Amino acid sequence: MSNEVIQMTDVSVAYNGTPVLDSINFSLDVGEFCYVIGRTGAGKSSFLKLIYKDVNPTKGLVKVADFDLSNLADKKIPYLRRRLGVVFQDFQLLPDRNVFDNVAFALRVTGQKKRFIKQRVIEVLGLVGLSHKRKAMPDDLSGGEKQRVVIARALANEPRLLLADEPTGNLDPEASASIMELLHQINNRGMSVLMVTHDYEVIRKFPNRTVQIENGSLQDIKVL
Ligand SMILES: Nc1ncnc2c1ncn2[C@@H]1O[C@H](COP(=O)(O)OP(=O)(O)OP(=O)(O)O)[C@@H](O)[C@H]1O
Repeated sequence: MSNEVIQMTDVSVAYNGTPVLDSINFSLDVGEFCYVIGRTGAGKSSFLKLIYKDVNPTKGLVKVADFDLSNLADKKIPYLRRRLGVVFQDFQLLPDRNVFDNVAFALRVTGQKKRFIKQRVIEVLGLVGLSHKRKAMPDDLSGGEKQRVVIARALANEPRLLLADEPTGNLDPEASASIMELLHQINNRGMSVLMVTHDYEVIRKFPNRTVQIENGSLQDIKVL
């Protein structure tokens, strides 16, 4: 296994001939935490989409969790995505199932045994501090608690990499800080984390490697 969970070499993305990312190079080490920032429309979502092969580069190489995405047939994409835990705004909880079932759902679709599922759901809910809410319905949770369930669900399959798109976007400062603490705690246990944010305050409070996407290029920056 390689020491890098993401490797992009000379990667470009264009939509209908309009370039969005231009010959970018990026790598994320196993166990690394990295923020991605950039203005609206800069290409952050396109960058994430490259990683889960929702977008193909017009040129360059993308490797994720030991998959070479240029050679990955469409029918194999689910295997890649199973190695990724995603915390996205548009990937919400199922409103008609309780917390336990929302997390278990992620495991049932991969065909795990019932006993294993129960054990693993209890474990990840414990990790995010929500064991006591396992029977609650999503509508009865606070925004921060919902986000914890989404994180638990993302972790259920023991992914190689956690992708988070604005995970603190809709939260008040206190809930936001507690989600950031949780993400760092998960990272300290060895999980690689790539997190898109607009919020410089979050980066200042929880400093880590930061890359900026601007005018089609990607570079490491220091946020002071
Ligand atoms: N499927 C598509 N077809 C055509 N253009 C697209 C497509 N997806 C994105 N774009 C364009 O590519 C550019 C980058 O979009 P992208 O969503 O990657 O930016 P972003 O940094 O994630 O923006 P935001 O912060 O607003 O989510 C934008 O100009 C957008 O309009």
